[in-house]
Amino acid sequence: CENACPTDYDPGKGVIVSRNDSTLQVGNICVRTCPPGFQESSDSRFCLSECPVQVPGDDRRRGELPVNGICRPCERAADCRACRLSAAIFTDAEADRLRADGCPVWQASELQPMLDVDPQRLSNASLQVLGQLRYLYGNFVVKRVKGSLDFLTNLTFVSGNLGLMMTNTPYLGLASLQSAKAVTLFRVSGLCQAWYPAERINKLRERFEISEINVSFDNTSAECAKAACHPQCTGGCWGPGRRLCVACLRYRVNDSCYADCKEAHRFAWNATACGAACHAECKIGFGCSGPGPADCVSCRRFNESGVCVSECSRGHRPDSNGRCYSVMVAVGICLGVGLLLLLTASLPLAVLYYRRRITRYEAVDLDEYLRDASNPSDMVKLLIVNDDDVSKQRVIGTGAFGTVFKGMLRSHGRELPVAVKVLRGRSPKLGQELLKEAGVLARVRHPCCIRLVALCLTQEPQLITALMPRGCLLDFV
Ligand SMILES: Nc1ncnc2c1ncn2[C@@H]1O[C@H](COP(=O)(O)OP(=O)(O)OP(=O)(O)O)[C@@H](O)[C@H]1O
Repeated sequence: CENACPTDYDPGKGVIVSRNDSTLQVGNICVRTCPPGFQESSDSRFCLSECPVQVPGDDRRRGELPVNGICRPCERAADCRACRLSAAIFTDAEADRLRADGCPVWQASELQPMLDVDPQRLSNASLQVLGQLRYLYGNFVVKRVKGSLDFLTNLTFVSGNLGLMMTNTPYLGLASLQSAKAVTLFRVSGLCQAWYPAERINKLRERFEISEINVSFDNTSAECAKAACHPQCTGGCWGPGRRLCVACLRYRVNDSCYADCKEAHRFAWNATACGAACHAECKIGFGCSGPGPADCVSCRRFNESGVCVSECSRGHRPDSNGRCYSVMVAVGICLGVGLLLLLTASLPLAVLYYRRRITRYEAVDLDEYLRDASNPSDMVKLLIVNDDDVSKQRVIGTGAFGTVFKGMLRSHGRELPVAVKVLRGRSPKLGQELLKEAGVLARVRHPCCIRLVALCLTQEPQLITALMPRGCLLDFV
């Protein structure tokens, strides 16, 4: 007799390994395959009733979890954090204790290796804690459920027997179950046919024993009449929703089935798998092109220069569409637009004012004006006007004494086209000379002489004569 199964030392790996032809050790005996309820150790030497669990505070050795009967190291320490149950019957007090630890692996009490659950005696909060359970070392009995078995949807592994008893439920919800020693359904009623994946259950029968005793379906309830698998399920389902599919039609993300990656808040990786999660600031359901905050199709809260942010940076404010804008730039734009609006609004007013000013004067023909003896056009009634009454438009000539402008004279409510000669120099003598010249000019009335119309004695004296629209006679000689 040997007290260990034959092994060899592998000098390459520096470890003891089983011989190829050797067997696995269970207690004092050697077997070729582990008996039900046991897992093959990761070094293929032993059959273990429990895979090594993660020891809190010791990260040198990763805990292991049973996968298809073999203990495999966990990718993340949190996945194989284990808690030991203090009693066989699950109570609210036990749930409170486990809630704080957040363990996905539960080890039943060694003396009574049983997790006995009566949901009717548990609070909803305790049922949520039960829903965290993924791996149970021990037996699991659930009884007297009336309604949903949603707390079983994460259950992946039971080292012992799983029993559902005296239960009335429309669906079993065992979407994650991979392994158990045996499953017994006893007096389970009210099941909906559409939510009972017979094909999948038959597949599971190849791995472990499934007994159905007094299992009945409800063909009359309104719930079962409407029962159907989620459109993204294929191969049936264990209940309603994308979480309870047997398999997914397109993408599986976090144990749920999705039509595309954006629905799953992931970026599209390839035709069969989604990439990592979109950034937390991306809007749910709109997808992203990568994991960063600049890769979101749409932002959950605010968008600052194409990057999704939880709040706009200093000096920026969000608009009604959640886009952050620079307050300085906005103020500049507002002032510009305001000014433009002001100008646009004042333009018609200015035009109106100008027109009213213009229409105060009646445009008259100069010849008629001069022919009218009542008009002040001789020296006796020489028209003396203000600067405001004369508007100069453009230069039409220059002489020895000044510059001549084409212009308009407003007088007695009328507007006359005139030539305005602005004299150079500002001496009082000039004013007197001007008056003298004006006196002469005002008396001259001849078709070949230009009539003096008015005099403007401002700082720059101006002689205002009738405008000859065709210009200087000399140009035609
Ligand atoms: N009433 C008018 N209508 C049209 N054009 C005019 C009129 N008065 C003067 N001009 C133009 O202005 C130019 C200069 O006129 P201005 O009276 O200054 O000439 P001037 O008699 O040669 O100068 P000055 O009297 O100072 O010696 C003229 O050659 C003519 O083209």
